[in-house]
Amino acid sequence: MNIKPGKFLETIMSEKAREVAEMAEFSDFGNVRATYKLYDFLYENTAELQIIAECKKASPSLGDINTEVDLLAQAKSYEQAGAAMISVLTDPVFFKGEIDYLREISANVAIPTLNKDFIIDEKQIRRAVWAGATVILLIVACFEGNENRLKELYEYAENLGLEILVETHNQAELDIAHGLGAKIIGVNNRNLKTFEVSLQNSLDLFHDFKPETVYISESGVFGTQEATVLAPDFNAILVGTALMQSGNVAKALKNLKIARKRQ
Ligand SMILES: O=P(O)(O)OC[C@@H](O)[C@@H](O)c1c[nH]c2ccccc12
Repeated sequence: MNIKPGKFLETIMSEKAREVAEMAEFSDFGNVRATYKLYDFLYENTAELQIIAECKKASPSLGDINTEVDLLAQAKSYEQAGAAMISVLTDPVFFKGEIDYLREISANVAIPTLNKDFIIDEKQIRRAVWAGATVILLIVACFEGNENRLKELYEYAENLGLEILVETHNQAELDIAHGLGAKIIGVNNRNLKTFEVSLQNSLDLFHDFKPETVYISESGVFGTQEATVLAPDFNAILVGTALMQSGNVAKALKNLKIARKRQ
């Protein structure tokens, strides 16, 4: 699907509304898959930068990234290489994702999985549990002027036993995430309007971080250089493209898992 510059968020939100309307109901979805709690893991393991490794075949900013890949094998190699969690894109239109990828991966790894999608409805949250997710993403920017709805979905997911990664891009959104009482907060380095990536998004915000919250810097990390910039202030990084394009996941992940103490 083609997107007009600057219109990505609007386009995907209407696409999601359509998807949700057509989505089958997931009523008998069972309990959240038992894994360790991501929050506890990140809170306790602060000596090294932790890696959330993403399964993503394509993206609206890059087009096809790796469409031939066996995502289950990819996920297993992430787990083996020491990733803290696996993020799985489930949006079919812009990311060539599938809910079945998440279901299959979740059934075959022991670590937490994240349902990476633009979640705007309880139906998607029930589907995430059904597919074995242990964490869901809620993007503050999707609820501009409608923070009550964000809070409703946050509480709905929390009551089901899911953990929630609340994604922000700037100070105003970080304030909203803190206001929600989010325990796991992401800062996306990619601007959802222009697709420009700047680690400055992350660096601008850390002065306001709370000691009891864990923080994940998302997007635009390709190697040790970016990881080194983020490591002092972030518990983890979320990495997609670099790992999907790497011929050697174990090596690529090892290069990112660096010590967190200040140099
Ligand atoms: O491929 P990258 O630059 O390593 O980025 C990964 C991840 O942060 C990115 O896929 C992402 C961050 N937030 C999102 C929200 C929806 C879809 C995708 C994303």
